[in-house]
Amino acid sequence: MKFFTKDNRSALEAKHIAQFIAFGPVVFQVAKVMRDKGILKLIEDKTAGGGINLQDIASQTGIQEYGVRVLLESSLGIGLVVVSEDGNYSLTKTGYFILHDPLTIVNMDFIHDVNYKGLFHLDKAIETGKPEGLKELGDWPTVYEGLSKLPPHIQKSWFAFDHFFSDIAFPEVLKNVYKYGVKNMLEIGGNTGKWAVASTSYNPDVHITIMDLPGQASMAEKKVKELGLENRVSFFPNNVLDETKAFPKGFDSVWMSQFLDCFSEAEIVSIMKRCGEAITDDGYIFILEAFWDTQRFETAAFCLQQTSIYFTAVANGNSQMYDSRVFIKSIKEAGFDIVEQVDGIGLSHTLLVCKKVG
Ligand SMILES: C[S@@+](CC[C@H](N)C(=O)[O-])C[C@H]1O[C@@H](n2cnc3c(N)ncnc32)[C@H](O)[C@@H]1O
Repeated sequence: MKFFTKDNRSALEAKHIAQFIAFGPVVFQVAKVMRDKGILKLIEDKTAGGGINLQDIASQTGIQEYGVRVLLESSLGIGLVVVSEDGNYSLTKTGYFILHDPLTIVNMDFIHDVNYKGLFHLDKAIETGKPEGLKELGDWPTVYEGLSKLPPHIQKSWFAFDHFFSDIAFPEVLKNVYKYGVKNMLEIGGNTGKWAVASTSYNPDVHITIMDLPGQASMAEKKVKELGLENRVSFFPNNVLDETKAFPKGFDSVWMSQFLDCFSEAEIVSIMKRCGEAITDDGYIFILEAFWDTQRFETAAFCLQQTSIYFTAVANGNSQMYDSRVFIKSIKEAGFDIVEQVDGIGLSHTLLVCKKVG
């Protein structure tokens, strides 16, 4: 393991980070308000010219001086801005990332809109193994039943977060998948149909059957119809947690992207076994996942480790962004060998190519 094996921090650094944790929600909300109220942007625009003072920020944003003052002072401690002797504020590199970095923006919006209130129930979720925080969004057994019904701004943040990672990975991974010559693919967790659409334009011969919950399947079906791809993409609405409903059969491959992380280890074994029945004996299962232990950068591992808590508190109560060793154990338990593993796809993904044992 590249990271997380040694405690390299001095006592002073450790105490500082402990305060970041203790004041975590304050730090988060201040950074978000500084971004959303346009204060960071205004300071950025004035930074090259030597910065901008509190009164000018207040008058140019229309926010009362008291509000600007507490936000600015908090932001100094957080490290979003610095101040000169004569009281002019300039943007720091951290402030720049809060304002412009796409990864930071999707993470911040996802945590705020989808998770912030639900996280308050994490302790209960850990006790019960249920997504106790989901009630803050709606009354569903898992977030996935509610996806198509979420309030628009929350749905937007959920999809932006989900698609941010797969949109970067898909163009890169198409060649790794279709070099295996597969033509009749079952895609489980097809969501809004992005993989199916990308596949049909990459490979003129492939037919995709999307299996997803009815709400998502109908969203994807609408998109596929708009694009005139009805002959290339079919649908099989299904809840894979209902073990009484068999998967359709006769495929040469199954594709699952950012899907199996929505399930517990026992559920992964059960889904994989049914995938095995859906494909021919020499068929392939392609799995695209982000594992925290295979990351090149510690920050990427950190993001995945923290994303796990969304699954615990809000999504379903029993899944996570996995350690690849835990995940691969379940794949093998279901009766598969990994015939190829490609790390470093897109921002953080690994492709696992699996075949039935023997
Ligand atoms: C995290 S999204 C991944 C979407 C897409 N494959 C991607 O890579 O961007 C997980 C998908 O799995 C679907 N899903 C979750 N639980 C499911 C279940 N029990 N049965 C069928 N689909 C499910 C969700 O509706 C969602 O479309």
